Amino acid sequence: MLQLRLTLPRIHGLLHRSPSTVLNNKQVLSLFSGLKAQSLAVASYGTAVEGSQRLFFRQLFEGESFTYTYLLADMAHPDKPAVLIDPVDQTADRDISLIKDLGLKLIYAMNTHVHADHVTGTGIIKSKIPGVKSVISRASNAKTDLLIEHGDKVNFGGVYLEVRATPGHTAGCVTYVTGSGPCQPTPRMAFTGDTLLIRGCGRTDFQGGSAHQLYQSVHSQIFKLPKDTLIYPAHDYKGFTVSTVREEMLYNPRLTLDEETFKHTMENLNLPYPKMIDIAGPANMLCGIQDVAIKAKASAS
Ligand SMILES: N[C@@H](CCC(=O)N[C@@H](CSS)C(=O)NCC(=O)O)C(=O)O
Repeated sequence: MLQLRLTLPRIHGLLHRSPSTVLNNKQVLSLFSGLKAQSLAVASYGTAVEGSQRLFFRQLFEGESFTYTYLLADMAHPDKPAVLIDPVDQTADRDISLIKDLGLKLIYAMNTHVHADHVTGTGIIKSKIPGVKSVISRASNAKTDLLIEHGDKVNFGGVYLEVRATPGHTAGCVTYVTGSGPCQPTPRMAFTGDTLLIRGCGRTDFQGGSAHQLYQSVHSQIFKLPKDTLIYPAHDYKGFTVSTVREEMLYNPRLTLDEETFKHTMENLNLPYPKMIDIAGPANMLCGIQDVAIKAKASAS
């Protein structure tokens, strides 16, 4: 959008000269080739976030587990370093080809928590893109390349994600929030995993879940962010794609309740266990390390 806004005044200026002004062929060609180049720049940089021209951002979807994966990259850095949040094994190859098409250098495959409904894509990605490190919180007790904690910063080029501990859906849940300050995208973006969903929240009935913790996490760590912060959850079951802190503070049917009513609501959701839990739980405790271990074992024998 920003690119086009820069272009339109130029077109306007050229087209609204005095009536006697006639554009020659060269001027017309330059006008439209400039427009084409700038439109392509927008397209290849993905969804433009206002004031965030250096940030590439793409929301990706996996339809069986209704999971969102997020790809972010610093396009202003010569290497185009990138991170992928909550990849799914089923769509790992899709994500890898996108990363290759765009010439990005993936450095981190990150998880917001140990997922129970799908196997993380970090194992496949690590085996197909050398040098990528898997990332998860220390509090999740999972094995990974890089353990992160509340307050850590995950840098990719000149952009960073701030780690906020948001336990409640699982004990190790974190929310990754884009940084604040010069060169960081505005508005901020919060990748909330299953802690805060759009008009909902993660269940709290297994994996060390706690309705009290989830309520406190959302109110103290997410609702304290600037109101225009964009909320990008790990799942949506209704077709929503994005929300804001302001919207969820006003309209989230669970998190607008007082804590006691919230706890009662969460105790009575009566949701069936995720179909994949027995496979996904143990696999995700290895956070992608298992593929590397299997490969090492295979090449040794
Ligand atoms: N039916 C799905 C699992 C649906 C589910 O339980 N979703 C979780 C997040 S994935 S563990 C959740 O917290 N849902 C909250 C809600 O209110 O729906 C399956 O079998 O995989």
